[in-house]
Amino acid sequence: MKLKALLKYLYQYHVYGEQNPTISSIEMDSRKVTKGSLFVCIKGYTVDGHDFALEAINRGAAAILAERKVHVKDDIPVIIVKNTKRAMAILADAFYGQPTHKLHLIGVTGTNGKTTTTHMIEKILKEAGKNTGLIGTMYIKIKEKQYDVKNTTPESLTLQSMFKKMIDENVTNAVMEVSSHALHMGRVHGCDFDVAVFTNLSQDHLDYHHTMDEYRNAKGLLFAQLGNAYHHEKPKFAILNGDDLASKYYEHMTSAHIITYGIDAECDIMAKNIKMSATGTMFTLVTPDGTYPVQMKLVGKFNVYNVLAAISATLVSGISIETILKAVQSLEGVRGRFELVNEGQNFTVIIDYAHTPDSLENVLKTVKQFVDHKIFVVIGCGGDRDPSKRPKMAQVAVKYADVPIFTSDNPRSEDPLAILKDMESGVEGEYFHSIVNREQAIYFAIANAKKGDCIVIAGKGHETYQQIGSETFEFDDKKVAVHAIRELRSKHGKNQEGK
Ligand SMILES: CC(=O)N[C@H]1[C@@H](OP(=O)(O)OP(=O)(O)OC[C@H]2O[C@@H](n3ccc(=O)[nH]c3=O)[C@H](O)[C@@H]2O)O[C@H](CO)[C@@H](O)[C@@H]1O[C@H](C)C(=O)N[C@@H](C)C(=O)N[C@H](CCC(=O)O)C(=O)O
Ligand SMILES: Nc1ncnc2c1ncn2[C@@H]1O[C@H](COP(=O)(O)OP(=O)(O)OP(=O)(O)O)[C@@H](O)[C@H]1O
Ligand SMILES: N[C@H](CCC[C@H](N)C(=O)O)C(=O)O
Ligand SMILES: [Mg+2]
Repeated sequence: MKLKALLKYLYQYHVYGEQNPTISSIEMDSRKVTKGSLFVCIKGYTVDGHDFALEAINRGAAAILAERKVHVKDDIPVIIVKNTKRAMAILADAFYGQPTHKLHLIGVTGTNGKTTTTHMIEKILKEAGKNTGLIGTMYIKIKEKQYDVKNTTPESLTLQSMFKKMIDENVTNAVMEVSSHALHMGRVHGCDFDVAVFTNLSQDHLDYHHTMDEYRNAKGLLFAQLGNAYHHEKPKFAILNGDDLASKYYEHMTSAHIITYGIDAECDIMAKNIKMSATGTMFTLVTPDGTYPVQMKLVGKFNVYNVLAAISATLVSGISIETILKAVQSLEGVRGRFELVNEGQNFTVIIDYAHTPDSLENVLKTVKQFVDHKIFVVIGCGGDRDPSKRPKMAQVAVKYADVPIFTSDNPRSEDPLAILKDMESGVEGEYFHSIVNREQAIYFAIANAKKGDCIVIAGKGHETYQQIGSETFEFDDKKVAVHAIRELRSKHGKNQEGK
């Protein structure tokens, strides 16, 4: 695509330089620039991309997009805009041929349950025979092929290029997690969402959003961005959790059709007569078109909410209720979400990604419903993340677990002992253990669990690494738990039936 053709998509800009090169790619990282790239200078949180303009030119960049004049050689065009991130999203959408206009796109936002709900939606769409794409915390998936990701919602460049790839591979339906960071930073500008889903709102990310109001408003952008015009061929839907107060606010933010789901409040789509056991959940699904019995293997009230959200989103996407119910019946859990570790031991071990006070409470409450013996929880809090959630997570752990064990999550640039102190400050005078080394904390729990007890290892779920300082080590809660069970069994004969 020629530079001048691309620039037609921008509104206010100034160009220095006369050339009109063919743009072969758009890059925001100088290290990825190749011959003919348009390099976008982004002022980041750690470094300023403007400082890499010359490096980009040396690697063959054909043009530079910047917020201020940068020193470049020859007469390489430099385009100046007010906000390069915003302009990049517009250009990425244009460069890749506006792929989301050709896809049915469902976006899921909310503090907890995004990964779980998007996987449920993907499963239902597959059951309906659709070619699917999925973008989220664990990976980007195009049909069956997975690609690694750094963020839950990637930058606009990655996003739009992956949507283009989906189109090239005949994907018709895509579902993605939309984080509050992404909404606030404009990573999803240019995405033409058809359905926007809200799971729930509780405390997280206050390091970034400062207040709960700001955090709630950031999520609201997804609903505000649904478009203001009604097209009967491409209707837009907001799927809102009627049991969460924030939904009232989102109702006002969107002009899309609103479908509510819930358990307690009167909603369009409801779950009634919920019956839970340790091995599954049954309920009556109430929809405007009829009631249906539902049976699923997943446990926990929170998963009823997730499945109601998934059912609502796929119903408005034109999937038949029969197909939806068939898919729901065979839903398996997502890796690292309430995942059981079964090595034949005589106590239960659950790996879970709960890393907020609310999700930890949900998981521990669910466990408490089914476990008569002691509950252990191994929990840490991430470094360089909202410090005010640390004492609250510790309080939840102490409230629900008989043996709370505080440890490290991903300390990142922070002192692991200082993070533990923040947690401990919420539960002074209470009973708990603090073991800074996560492996030792897991071993301690497994060494002390008795027949019938339950250990919840929370916070890292599917993660296979631990980031301490600037180093990233291999670390997988599940593998560590399996090792511990096997090692303690071979050493002491522990964990066998009766011991
Ligand atoms: C605070 C934040 O969001 N940071 C994001 C940001 O990084 P940054 O601002 O530090 O970037 P930077 O390193 O300063 O670089 C600035 C620019 O210089 C460029 N550069 C840099 C070095 C170089 O040699 N050449 C070069 O061109 C970079 O490519 C970039 O364009 O831009 C990066 C690239 O897109 C993101 O990966 C990164 O997310 C980091 C990893 C992060 O932790 N983000 C979290 C807070 C986040 O976004 N989380 C949400 C929600 C999670 C959830 O609840 O599910 C998410 O969506 O993941
Ligand atoms: N609807 C829900 N309400 C509250 N807690 C939930 C809900 N669904 C899942 N959880 C809990 O939150 C954890 C994370 O779930 P999930 O990965 O689906 O959320 P997420 O919103 O994608 O998180 P992230 O912000 O990290 O992307 C789960 O392991 C579970 O403990
Ligand atoms: N998406 C969340 C994940 C937190 C997971 C936890 N293990 C941590 O590293 O803090 C975040 O980036 O805040
Ligand atoms: Mg997620």
